[in-house]
Amino acid sequence: MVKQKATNVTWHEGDITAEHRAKLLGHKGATLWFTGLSGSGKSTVAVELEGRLHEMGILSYRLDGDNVRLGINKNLGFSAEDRTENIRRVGEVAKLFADTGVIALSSFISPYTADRDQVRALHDAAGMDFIEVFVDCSLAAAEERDPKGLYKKARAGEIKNFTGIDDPYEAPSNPEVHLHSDRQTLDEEVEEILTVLRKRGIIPA
Ligand SMILES: Nc1ncnc2c1ncn2[C@@H]1O[C@H](COP(=O)(O)OS(=O)(=O)O)[C@@H](OP(=O)(O)O)[C@H]1O
Ligand SMILES: Nc1ncnc2c1ncn2[C@@H]1O[C@H](COP(=O)(O)OP(=O)(O)O)[C@@H](O)[C@H]1O
Repeated sequence: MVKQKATNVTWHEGDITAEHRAKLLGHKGATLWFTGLSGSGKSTVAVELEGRLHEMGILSYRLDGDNVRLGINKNLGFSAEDRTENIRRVGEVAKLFADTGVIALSSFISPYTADRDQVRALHDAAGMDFIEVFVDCSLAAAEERDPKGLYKKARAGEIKNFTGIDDPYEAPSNPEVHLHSDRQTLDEEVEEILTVLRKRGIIPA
């Protein structure tokens, strides 16, 4: 848990609330948190879902591990501490998007349960929807796909602390959505998520 450093700071309340913004947009904001091994399909599912939501007139925005690490988090690596800080910052950013009324599609390995739970708690405290989507895929299948050739490098010892090889991945125990990307189709995965969004009243039925 990061300690509050600055003192004498107070939250400044505005007049326009998340409800006002939801009315303006015609749907609520939320954070969808995709977690899973590298190559499990987090980004692929998020991109497909983003397209479907766009067609439906629903505003979403993707936050993706690689992209964020080229920008706001360019000073972070892959130590346990840096991964925790990565997820903490991205959790705060996702919450800002969700509060704006956007559906934040956050795709990060986020290997530690405690870090994901912190982001969940952040949303819960603000009464905001947090939907954990476990993109479950066997290591063998992810390694077989190896879309960026990273597993090959990790096996060759060219990348250290690679998740699933020589760094841990703690699977979610009770995710809102549990996909099996090594035996479901992309369409099935997207439909499963859309169903949950409809059931929760985040997007129109
Ligand atoms: N050591 C190591 N372990 C895991 N992943 C690595 C590593 N080095 C580089 N990469 C690339 O970085 C992407 C993962 O970044 P994340 O921000 O999602 O990681 S984390 O949530 O902080 O654990 C990950 O992207 P995805 O494959 O999309 O998951 C990799 O492309
Ligand atoms: N059912 C599926 N769901 C998601 N991705 C799949 C599926 N079947 C095959 N794939 C492939 O697996 C790879 C997943 O890569 P990517 O989305 O970059 O994973 P991640 O973001 O988790 O690292 C892509 O090449 C994608 O086409």
